[in-house]
Amino acid sequence: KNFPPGPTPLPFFGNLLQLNRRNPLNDIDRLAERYGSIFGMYIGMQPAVVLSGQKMIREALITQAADFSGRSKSMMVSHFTENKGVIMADYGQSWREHRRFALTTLRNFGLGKKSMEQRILEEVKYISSQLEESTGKSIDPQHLYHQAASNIIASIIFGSRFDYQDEYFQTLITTMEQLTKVAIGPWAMIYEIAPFSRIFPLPFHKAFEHFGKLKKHILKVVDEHKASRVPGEPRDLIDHYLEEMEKRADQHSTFDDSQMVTLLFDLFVAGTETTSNTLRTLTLYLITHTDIQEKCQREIDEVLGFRKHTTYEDRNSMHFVQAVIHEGQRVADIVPLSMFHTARTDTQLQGYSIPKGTIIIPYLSSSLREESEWKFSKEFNPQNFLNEKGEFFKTDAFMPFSAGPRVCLGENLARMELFLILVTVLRKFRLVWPQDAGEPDFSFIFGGTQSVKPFRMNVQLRSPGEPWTNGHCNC
Ligand code: HEM
Repeated sequence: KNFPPGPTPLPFFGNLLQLNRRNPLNDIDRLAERYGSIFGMYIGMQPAVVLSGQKMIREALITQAADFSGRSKSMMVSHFTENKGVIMADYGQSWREHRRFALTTLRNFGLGKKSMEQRILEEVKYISSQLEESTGKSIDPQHLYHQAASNIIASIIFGSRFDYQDEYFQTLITTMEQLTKVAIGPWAMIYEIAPFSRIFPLPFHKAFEHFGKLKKHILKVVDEHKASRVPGEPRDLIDHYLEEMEKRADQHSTFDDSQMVTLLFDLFVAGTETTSNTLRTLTLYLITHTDIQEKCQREIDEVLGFRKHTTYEDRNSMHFVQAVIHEGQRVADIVPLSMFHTARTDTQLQGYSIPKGTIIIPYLSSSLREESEWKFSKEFNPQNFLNEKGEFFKTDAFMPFSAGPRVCLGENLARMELFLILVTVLRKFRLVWPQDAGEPDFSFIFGGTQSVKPFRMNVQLRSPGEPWTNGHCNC
């Protein structure tokens, strides 16, 4: 009663059959146009509410945060993670403690001798040398960005990066990819809407197997850390967690080995594809908008001069580059439906009744594309983030990381990665759309994270006439 209006559900399937399974976003746009910024629907038998537009999303996730920051206990991913770690942990003490721990550790001072910035810059060197080996050739940047993003997380969690060809690293990445594929695929949907199907040997059991395999891998590394760590001198996030477990041993602590494994898994999964797909989409726009790429390069040359490296601090002097990165994130629209929240209690939103357990879907794309919020909502245009003086600014409608207490935990890390990688790459290389590649395709493949289709680019070293390559700089 008084549930937000929406399309009529069918028994058992709810509204699932009315949504395109390959990409439901057009259908969601159509429904939002018809029913407004809040509409109700059913995912199987589960009631769900879709929120559109920055005001509606902020109202639920910020103003009524305590009501709408829960997570589902009935999704397949909640079952194999047992709602541990952070991503799938319900709003409560364990989620709060683990989130706070991860945020503190991810801040610069939490990582022992090497700062986060140093760890990212170390990885940037490898990207740079891979690109250098590719000069004069055409490459698909997908693999490179993916490996780089997961290596940065690996360095933070495990204390060291992996060689791009390392077998253990490859297994870890492949298993995660296989797991994500099952967890967001049609079998997960069947698992969720038809609980009786779980007794049959159907492919969704693979997800539990993959997660078990990953857990074993991670626990092995944790055991090595236990044997080699020096108390008081944490090398990485695992050492920090072990110290925290010791400190809390005689309290009623939520910290234990199995929570740690899921937290590590969360950071790895959430921090890899998101960042690498953003870089990929941004790269596609830069190689097809050469004027924008060149303007970035001019600003980078001007600010860095003959300096060896860029630093994250440089972003404050690079208004145009900042605007380009944010515009890249806006059009990349990586997590269009955010992660689903749930209502923690029977509550009200915009005068409608929302029962406890309702799935809350913050439709982040609607805010990133909201016509009233952007000067150029439909095109790639850095002017969306520049004021009349050419200075960088952003508004509340920019929410690729979502909002409220569940806002992306890796936001700062991701922003630092995007800036340091992009500036270093553009400073050294010109990225070019291959002449024989036909028309670029900007359409998206919908998935756990949204991405553009694979594409190739030519890599050229910027000409030696440019000041920093003129023998003065050995970066
Ligand atoms: C461009 C890159 C990224 C984007 C666009 C992004 C976006 C998001 C979004 C939309 C959410 C859902 C928030 C919600 O539930 O309302 C989220 C959650 C999360 N992200 Fe990210 N993310 C990015 C990078 C990262 C990185 C690098 C990490 C790893 C350190 C990370 C870790 C997490 C975690 C742990 C959560 C769950 C937070 C919670 O439930 O409290 N993300 N992210």
